Amino acid sequence: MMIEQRIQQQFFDSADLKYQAAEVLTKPIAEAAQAVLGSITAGGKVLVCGNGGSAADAQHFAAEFVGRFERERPGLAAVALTTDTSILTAIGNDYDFNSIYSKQVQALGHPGDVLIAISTSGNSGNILAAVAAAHEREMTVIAFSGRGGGKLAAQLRETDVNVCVPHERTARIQEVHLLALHCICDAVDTQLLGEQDPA
Ligand SMILES: O=C(CO)[C@@H](O)[C@H](O)[C@H](O)[C@H](O)COP(=O)(O)O
Ligand SMILES: [Zn+2]
Repeated sequence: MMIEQRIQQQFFDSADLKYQAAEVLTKPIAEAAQAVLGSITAGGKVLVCGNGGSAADAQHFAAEFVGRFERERPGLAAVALTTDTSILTAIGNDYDFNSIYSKQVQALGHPGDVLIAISTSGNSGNILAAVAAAHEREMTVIAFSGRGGGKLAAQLRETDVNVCVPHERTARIQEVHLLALHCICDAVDTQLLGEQDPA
């Protein structure tokens, strides 16, 4: 296949998946937005983690919460657990890689806070450990997963939310995760600031 055809096909696949996801993910994304809003309006915060491209997504979300999304508002409490190389290397070196997020959740998490745990496979050990730590801290977990949800889905409690993208490819799943994170930003801003027509 010519490279141009491959590129065009990826746009079509991504767009098709977004149509499908609009059907199945609207409800869990709305529930996730409600959980986040409930936490921050009660004085809580959002911790976010993921690996690789999903680490970038975690940081992207925290930036839009703490800084701003599309409208002016006071900063909202969110921390990406993916950014402090001293913390990450110390925990990875002194304990193990699977503990890099769970130790931070134990240190920073309080009851009523929310953990957004991003894993396209649902099987990354450090994400599973972070979820277990969040449950110990009585936090609500919002899982961003794919491929059926993996071990992550099995670990969730009834009060948690699973935004599970119905696809097998990591890249396609990540593209929907980013859209879902923007939907949460938009929903929270709308609840806090009122309706605004999309520009
Ligand atoms: O961005 C990509 C692929 O699109 C990669 O960096 C990807 O995030 C990494 O392979 C991750 O380690 C995958 O972890 P996970 O989503 O299965 O938890
Ligand atoms: Zn990627």
